[in-house]
Amino acid sequence: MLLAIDCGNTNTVFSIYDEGRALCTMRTSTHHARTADAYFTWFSTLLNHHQIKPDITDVIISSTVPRVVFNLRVFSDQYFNCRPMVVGKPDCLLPAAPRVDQGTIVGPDRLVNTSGAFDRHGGNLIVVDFGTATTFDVAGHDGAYVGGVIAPGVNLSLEALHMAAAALPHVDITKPQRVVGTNTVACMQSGVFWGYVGLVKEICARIKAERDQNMKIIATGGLAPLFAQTEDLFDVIEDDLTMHGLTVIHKYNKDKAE
Ligand SMILES: Nc1ncnc2c1ncn2[C@@H]1O[C@H](COP(=O)(O)OP(=O)(O)OP(=O)(O)O)[C@@H](O)[C@H]1O
Ligand SMILES: CC(C)(CO)[C@@H](O)C(=O)NCCC(=O)O
Ligand SMILES: [K+]
Repeated sequence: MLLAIDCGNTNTVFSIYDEGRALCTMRTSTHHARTADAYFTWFSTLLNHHQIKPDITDVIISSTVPRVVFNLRVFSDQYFNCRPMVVGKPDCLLPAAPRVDQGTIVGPDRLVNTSGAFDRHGGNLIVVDFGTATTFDVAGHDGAYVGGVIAPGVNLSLEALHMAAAALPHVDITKPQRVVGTNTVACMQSGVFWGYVGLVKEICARIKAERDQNMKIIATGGLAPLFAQTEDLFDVIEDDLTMHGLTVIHKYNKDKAE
């Protein structure tokens, strides 16, 4: 069984795969101070709840927070007797090498997203990931990460308004009924929701124009369905895209090693 771990700046997601089939997915908040033992306590409690008897033989990790990798390595080593693959480390190969400026360290989640999307859809794609940041990850004809766009995340934008302006409350995102808000919360939701609809449209249009080709747009992340309610912003939504990318990279490295 494979344990795939996607560690973002806000949340960390664990998925277990048995011969390519996802058995379960578990989510916790990201904390670099969480110890290997604390991960295991949480992990085994949830597996018990799902009535899954894990037999983990392989672990792969993508982490946008470098500091958490240490404890996840210890977790993997102590509890599964297994040395994890870590995306972005030199010994973890990608199916296609990124084409970016020399010295750039691309977020591993973005490399994983393009690998996962290429495996399902072929080349020339835009992956829009609504995480802590909203990223646009562009996959070339061969699935390589060829660059992209980083914008502030939806929840981060709302939080920034709240933090910086004394009279603006904490607000959760939702699709507003109207563009013109008649109360503070509605005004803030409108600014962020419709602002994001515009941001996604404009950035995707400009990427296609710059690359002079039509490109499939794949959306992932918790807020993708909310934005898909309005207009045809995306060709498809895949909430397991990052996890799928981890399984693709894991398989690629396993096959290479044989
Ligand atoms: N309707 C909604 N309103 C507000 N938040 C939502 C809604 N639906 C999903 N979410 C949030 O989306 C998030 C899940 O998104 P995702 O896992 O892609 O990103 P993240 O965990 O916030 O960021 P990162 O991956 O960078 O850690 C969760 O935090 C969840 O609370
Ligand atoms: C942009 C985020 C925060 C999105 O999770 C992550 O991919 C990251 O930390 N990236 C590093 C910089 C880059 O991708 O170019
Ligand atoms: K994510």
